[in-house]
Amino acid sequence: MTLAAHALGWSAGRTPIVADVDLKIEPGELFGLVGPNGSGKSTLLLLLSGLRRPSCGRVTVGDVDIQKIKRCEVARRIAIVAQQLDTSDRLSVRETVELGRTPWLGPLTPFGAADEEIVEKALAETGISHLAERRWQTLSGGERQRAHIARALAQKAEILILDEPTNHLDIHHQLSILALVRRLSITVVVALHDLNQAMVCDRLGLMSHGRLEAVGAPKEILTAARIERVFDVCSRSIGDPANGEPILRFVLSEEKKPVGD
Ligand SMILES: Nc1ncnc2c1ncn2[C@@H]1O[C@H](COP(=O)(O)OP(=O)(O)OP(=O)(O)O)[C@@H](O)[C@H]1O
Repeated sequence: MTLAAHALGWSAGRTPIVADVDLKIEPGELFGLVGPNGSGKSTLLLLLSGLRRPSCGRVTVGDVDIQKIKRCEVARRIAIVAQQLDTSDRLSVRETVELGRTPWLGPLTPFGAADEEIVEKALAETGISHLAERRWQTLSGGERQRAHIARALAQKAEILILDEPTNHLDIHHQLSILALVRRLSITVVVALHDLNQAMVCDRLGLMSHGRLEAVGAPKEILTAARIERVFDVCSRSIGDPANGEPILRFVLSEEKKPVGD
């Protein structure tokens, strides 16, 4: 299912935070969003998920305006792991992940064996089956992050939106969450700070000052000139001796300048 933004914008009062975003994300695509702190990535993801109403423009899922679809219907199509999510401290991890099934349940379709199986799979895929009975308040930051991702997976939506899913995670869990995201055959939109990790995406969108500055294949987007302009760092692409894959190395721009400049 195609997710698209049309002249999309959101302002806080009179301050534009996201402006003029036109974007079409294809079914099954892994689309990465990169950009400096405060460039509008989280705001754009909230707009794309339908959780935030645009100040101008619109978001469509398939051909339908997301604001015209019932909240429960949107939740069947789009799952989001936003930043700063709240979860009741009284819930166990399993109960939290079970919440992902809510959009699919109703008086005639109560939680059943198939839902249980989906929840078990989501717990296993995120490596937290052993934490299933633990209370939320006893979890570490990284364990909470993985439980949020498990809840979103259990939602079985066609589009998964993840805002910095690897923050809080150790390197093993960062790589396993990225590998999991890569394996999923659904559409994934993911904001990432690590530009090397972003290289695995099918396409990248680069945000700068609330605008989508460029969209394209990672190697086309993450050029040294663009990285310096947008992130104010110098970068160099070196080949991995094992397979020749590009690896980006960074230094602060001022450290490259001759002393006294
Ligand atoms: N409700 C709001 N009211 C005022 N300003 C806001 C609001 N929400 C976001 N902003 C501002 O909009 C800008 C973009 O915020 P956003 O969280 O979308 O950026 P981001 O690219 O996700 O940043 P980060 O990489 O730090 O997570 C920031 O300067 C932020 O302070």
